[in-house]
Amino acid sequence: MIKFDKVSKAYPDGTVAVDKLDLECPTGKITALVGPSGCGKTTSLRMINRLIEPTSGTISLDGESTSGMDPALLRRRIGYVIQHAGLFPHRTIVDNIATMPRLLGKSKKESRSRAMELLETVGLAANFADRYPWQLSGGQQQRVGVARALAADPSFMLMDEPFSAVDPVVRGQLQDEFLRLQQEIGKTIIIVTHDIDEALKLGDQVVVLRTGGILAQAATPLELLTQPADEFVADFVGRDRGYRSLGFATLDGSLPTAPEPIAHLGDTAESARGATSDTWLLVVDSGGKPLGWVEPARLTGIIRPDDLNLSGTVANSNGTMRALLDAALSAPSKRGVVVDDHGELIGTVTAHAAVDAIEAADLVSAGVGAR
Ligand SMILES: Nc1ncnc2c1ncn2[C@@H]1O[C@H](COP(=O)(O)OP(=O)(O)OP(=O)(O)O)[C@@H](O)[C@H]1O
Repeated sequence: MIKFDKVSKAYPDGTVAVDKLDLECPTGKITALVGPSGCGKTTSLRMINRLIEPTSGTISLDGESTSGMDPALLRRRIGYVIQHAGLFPHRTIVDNIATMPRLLGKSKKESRSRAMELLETVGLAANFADRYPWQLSGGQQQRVGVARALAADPSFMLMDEPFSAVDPVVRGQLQDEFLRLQQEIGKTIIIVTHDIDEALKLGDQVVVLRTGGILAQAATPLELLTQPADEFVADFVGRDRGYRSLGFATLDGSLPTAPEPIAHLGDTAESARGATSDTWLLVVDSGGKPLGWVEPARLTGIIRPDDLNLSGTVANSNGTMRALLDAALSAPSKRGVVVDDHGELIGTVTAHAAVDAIEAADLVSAGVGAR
């Protein structure tokens, strides 16, 4: 655990960047630090690895105060990833990643083989190893930055706006990969971001700071959306809070799914018309996976792929309430398709039934993170 105990930082010019911060960042979890520009996020992060010294208060790692530790040794226990990756421009990718193992006295061969493993871990092909940073895209450089931070197998990782220098699509991919990676590595991570959606997506715990480095609220994403501590947090979390909170509430399996008539590609128009009295009929493949909807009345021959209406999204029965509602609203039949973990059809749910399930779940008083 990383713990802040009444930690303050006043810069020599008198700016109070962080003010008596009390915070616990749990072991093996991601804490996302978020807040408006200049609220002290970076200062808070850099006090952990002592790139900035606190003016007062104590920061401890697993119960041990950092103030008595040798800063160089402390930094070896903590991976650090910054915006734009901060790679050494004149070193190859593999040498960049191997920096820490080399510093720790590992042989060149051992360090290289560890670096090659990590390259794969972060989703880069082996042929990137001997390239230089300028030969990589921004997103690829960020991956290398993460690999480099992981090279010494630190228990703690500090990440300062690690995904903000890339376009939104790549950012989304990097975030997804990062969450997958964290499932495997289970590090204690603090990530700084100014983007509340990124904080809500990545954080097990989201910490909102206000200007002057004052803690506004530390909570799970669902709590933050359903129970903002005050107007500042409510404004910062933003619009559509109620709807967005559904993205953090999982379905409990007791969904009121109704059985849905089905057809298959190649079925005749007559059999399709006989299968349902409704305007829309769901088509599944031979494994029971939904493919799309057809209108039996408009079929002229057998059901072909071109006949399928693909507008409906599909909700997993273990997915989120947001996905369920979206499935219901996006289906042309207005019946949301629900599948199991293998993607096979369980049944359908109307928007009405989805809202009933949401109301029954009582998100506000549940108030616990779904992840
Ligand atoms: N070396 C310094 N000397 C004086 N003031 C500083 C120094 N570094 C930062 N500050 C001030 O401390 C406050 C907090 O800065 P910090 O960089 O921690 O904020 P931040 O939340 O990370 O901001 P951003 O999101 O814009 O990166 C700001 O008012 C900033 O101007």
